[in-house]
Amino acid sequence: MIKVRNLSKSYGSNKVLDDINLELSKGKIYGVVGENGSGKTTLFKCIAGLEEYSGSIKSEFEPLKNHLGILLTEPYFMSKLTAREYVMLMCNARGRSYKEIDEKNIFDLPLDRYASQYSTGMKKKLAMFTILLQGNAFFILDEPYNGVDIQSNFIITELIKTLRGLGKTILISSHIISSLTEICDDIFLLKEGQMNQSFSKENFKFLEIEMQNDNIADKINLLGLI
Ligand SMILES: Nc1ncnc2c1ncn2[C@@H]1O[C@H](COP(=O)(O)OP(=O)(O)OP(=O)(O)O)[C@@H](O)[C@H]1O
Repeated sequence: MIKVRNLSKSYGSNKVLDDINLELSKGKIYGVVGENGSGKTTLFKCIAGLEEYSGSIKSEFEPLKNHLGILLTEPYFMSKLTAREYVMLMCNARGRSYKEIDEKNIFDLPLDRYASQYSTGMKKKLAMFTILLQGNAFFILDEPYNGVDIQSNFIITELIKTLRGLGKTILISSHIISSLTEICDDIFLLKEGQMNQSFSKENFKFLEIEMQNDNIADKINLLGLI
């Protein structure tokens, strides 16, 4: 169980997260949705310890970051480091074996090329591949489907389901609502810095209604195209 209590985060005078409370159980997939700029990535970075915040995060994993695999929206790779070297480095950091990388290369990545020169989707697949090899207990996946080809999207969905079956905890964001409703056990809505609404599987239809509340036709009319 991972417990987030009263988490708040501001950038200067911009309060992005305002008193977030969350409980994440083993063997569950939790989705986070919200408009662009609503604070999903900020929340993920706070939980991962990549940003300072006020509040507390408690879990049975100590320190949590040593059991966490985070896939960022735009993974960063050092220059002059091949994908193979990156995987080896990241596995070494967790004391994990990196044997049989080629046999396990399910995304067919060119492992001897520089990772920094990979395309957007290839970088995402490399980051995903690496956090899987690390044997993490907790996964944060920030828009894992974005920029990745259709076949790999299918693989990622099946991988996430497999991780849940293995008792892992997964926190995932996506702007493609159907990809979340297909796999999530619960979905949280992040709105105006707060996360007071949570939708369980039986209530996903209400989430979709909530997301469609704005009058799209009125907005398009503002452009004066017609
Ligand atoms: N390093 C930073 N410095 C200042 N402001 C930041 C920083 N990172 C994020 N922000 C601001 O925090 C707010 C939330 O950004 P965040 O990236 O968390 O949103 P998001 O929900 O992940 O958005 P998207 O759906 O577009 O990826 C935005 O107003 C953004 O400009």
